Formats: sequence, C-alpha cells, structure tokens
Amino acid sequence: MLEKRTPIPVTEAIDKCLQHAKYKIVTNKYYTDSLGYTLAEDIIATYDIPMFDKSPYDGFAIVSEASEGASGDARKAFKVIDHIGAGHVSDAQLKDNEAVRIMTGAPIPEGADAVVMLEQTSLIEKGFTLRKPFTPGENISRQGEECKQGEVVIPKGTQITAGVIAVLATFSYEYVNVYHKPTVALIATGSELVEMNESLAPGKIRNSNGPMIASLCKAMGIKVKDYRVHGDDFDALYEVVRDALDAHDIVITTGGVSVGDFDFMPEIYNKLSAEVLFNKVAMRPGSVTTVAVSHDKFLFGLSGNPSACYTGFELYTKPVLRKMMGQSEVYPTVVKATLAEDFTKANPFTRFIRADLDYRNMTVAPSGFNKSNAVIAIAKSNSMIVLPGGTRGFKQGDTVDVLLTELSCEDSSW
Ligand SMILES: Nc1nc2c(c(=O)[nH]1)N[C@H]1C(S)=C(S)[C@@H](COP(=O)(O)OP(=O)(O)OC[C@H]3O[C@@H](n4cnc5c(N)ncnc54)[C@H](O)[C@@H]3O)O[C@H]1N2
Ligand code: MOO
Ligand SMILES: [Mg+2]
Repeated sequence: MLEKRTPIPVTEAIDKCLQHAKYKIVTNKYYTDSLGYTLAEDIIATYDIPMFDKSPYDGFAIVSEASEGASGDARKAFKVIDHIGAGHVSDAQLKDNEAVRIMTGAPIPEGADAVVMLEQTSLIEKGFTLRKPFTPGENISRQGEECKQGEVVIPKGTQITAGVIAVLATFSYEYVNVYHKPTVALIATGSELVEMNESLAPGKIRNSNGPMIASLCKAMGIKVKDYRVHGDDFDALYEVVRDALDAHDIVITTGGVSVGDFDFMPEIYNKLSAEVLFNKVAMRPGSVTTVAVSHDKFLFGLSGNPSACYTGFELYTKPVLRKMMGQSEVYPTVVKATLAEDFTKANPFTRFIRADLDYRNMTVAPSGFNKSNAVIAIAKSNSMIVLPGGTRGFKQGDTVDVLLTELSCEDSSW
C-alpha cells in the first residue's frame, strides 16, 4: 500500500536537521591555510590597537596650545626640530612653537598633542606657518581606540574570511584552532542519467544535479567525493549508499525520493535502519525532500528535479554543513524586497522561486521559467522569493521575503 506522507513546515524541517547536526572536531591550521574554516577559539587582542598614540596623517606634530589664535591674517610659525617616518620614534620633547615633521603611522612625540596635515601648512625656511588653531587630541589616533588588550575581537564560531586572517596576522595567531569540515559523498541516482561525454540516447538526460551540488559544496570550501551516476537498481544503489555512509559524515543523493516504482531511496533508508526526520515538507518545489540520520551521520535525499534539488540543498543541507563546520550563523539570510512583477499563481505550500534580486533598489523578480524541473533559472538567480503557503495573487509593488543564495565569502580555493 502507498505510504502516506505528512508534510511538515519548512522551518520545522530546518530545525529538525539542525538538532541532529553535532559533529565538531577541533584541528589546528597554519593561519593562512585557515581561510573558509570556522574558528574553534575566541581571538583575543594581545595588545591595544593602536598600540601607541599615532599620527593618521603626513604632516607635523605640534603642541596645540601654541596654535591658539592662528588665522589667515595672523599665521603662527613653528620650528621643525625633528623628522620621523612610520617605524621610528622621535626623542624630541616638544615645547611651545616647536614641531616634529611626522608621517602617517609614526608615534606622537612627547609633548605633542595634535597633528597638522601637510596641506594645512605653508612651508618656510626651518618650519611652517598655520592659519587655524588646533584642539588637544586633534588628528591623533589614540592608543586602544580600535580595541583593548584582552578583548575578544572575533568570537569562536566565526567563519574565517580575509578580514579574519588580517586579525590573526595582527595578533600573531600563527596556528589557530578551527573545526574540521564534514566529509561529503554525492550520488546522482537515475537510470535516465548520462554524464557529460556520453551520448544522449532517447529518454536519457544529462546529470546536471551532480555537478551543481558538488559546486555548491565546493563554494562552501567542502570537498565532495563524487560517486557519480547510479542507475535505479535497488541492490547496487543500496551498496553504494551504504559504502558512502561508512566513509563519510554526509551522503547527498539526488533523485529517487518520490513514490515512483524506481524511487528506491525510501526503501534504502529503511534497510539502513536510518531515522527519517521527514520525507515531505510543505514547500514547492522540493516537497519530497527527505532527510535521514544514522549515528550522527546525515543522508540528504534531494529531489531529482533540478530546481527542487537546489532548493533542498539551500534550505536543509547548507545549514547542516554550516553547523557541522562549527559556524554560529547557520540559517539562510532573508531580506525584504519589492516584487517587480505580478505573481498570480496560488501557493498551497510555501513557494520558493529562483529569483534575481536587484541590490541597488531592492526589487526582485523570478529569474526565468520556474517549474521544479527548471535548470536555467537557477543559473540566473542570486536569491529565492519566499511566498507563504495559503496565499495567492501577489502584485508588483508587494513586499516579499527573499532568501539570499549568492555565494559570498566562502572559500573555494581547493
Ligand atoms: N505521484 C506522485 N508523483 C510525484 C510526486 C508525488 O508527490 N506524487 N512528487 C513530484 C515531485 S514534487 C517531485 S520534485 C518529483 C521528485 O522525484 P524524485 O526525487 O523521486 O526524482 P526522480 O524521480 O529520480 O527524478 C525526477 C525528475 O528529475 C530528473 N532528474 C533526476 N536526477 C537528475 C539529475 N541528476 N540531473 C538532472 N535531472 C535529474 C529526472 O529525470 C526526472 O525528470 O517527483 C514528482 N512526482
Ligand atoms: O518536490 Mo516537487 O519539486 O515539489 O515539484
Ligand atoms: Mg521519482
């Protein structure tokens, strides 16, 4: 008898996945090799930044009091008694109308309490004149104004970007504790699938899901063991999935999760005694997306239809990968935007539409033909419009939720 599937809400499905995502092992990386990993320790400032009061400009360090009353008609003259660049310290003790010629980044000499930009001076023999008064502290970068020694500057759970690497370099974190990345196996199922160079006999189609999912993982800095295409043969498929699960933390399959005669994934989960977290979600596309767990390992049964497959990855696989990589920000980012065209279809379930979000004016429109089997609209999208279930008749100008899918800082260097 046909099994009855009960759809659960998308947010509940995401949370079910995240509850089971636990795998976190700490490893140590040389700091420049840590890009794309997640910090397993807080990064603490080992000294104040700036470490000393310094000049933010090329110009002259002065005693501000000596500039009092300066104007265009009554310019004040200063005598230059020393000359320093960044990396050097002046021994001068400034008094009254004395100044030190100073470059950006150099420490403020004793006695000085303001910096005059070169452009604000007129040079004379032995020094310069000024036409305006300076206040104490003017144009000085203060010690500790960015951060103080001992402060947590980057918390554990942050993904390491180029900016984080700059901070590691600043505080001499030569080796840094990061979380291990989960290992992922990928299997595209379907007797209709042929690879890139094979001929397209009648009834056959190219495997586009496999390379798409591998690329989505790669963009997160995660290497995939690609088991490539496997036909709809229960015993053979069972063995491949079992072996893949033995060797990896996560097995992603595409296809074979619906109720067709050759959709073998439900039976495979059963034979593996995996706990199925859900096999129906109140969403379109990807309603048959199935996620199962077995001893802290994940089986993502993504739908065969490319747009459904993509949506399932973005909604369920990506947050789990992020959590297993140790990241503290795991949920998809959702923003508000204005719909640029009418969308009249009814939405019995929450609908995800591959979309093009224009960041300049925050308007959004579907990125092309948008059925579950569409592939081109994925390529043209940078986001997905999210329309709640039980709604219909969205109009141009309506405000809608938009889930961002664009890749940003994630490492794809391998
Ligand atoms: N009677 C029902 N039929 C279907 C239901 C349902 O609830 N009742 N659900 C539909 C929905 S929704 C979807 S989505 C699909 C899901 O199908 P499967 O996940 O079982 O996937 P397949 O049957 O293997 O393939 C579906 C479709 O996708 C193409 N495909 C598969 N793999 C790839 C690949 N690697 N690259 C590109 N395209 C792929 C495949 O040829 C099929 O056309 O089921 C509906 N049916
Ligand atoms: O999973 Mo299907 O893609 O809802 O159309
Ligand atoms: Mg099917």
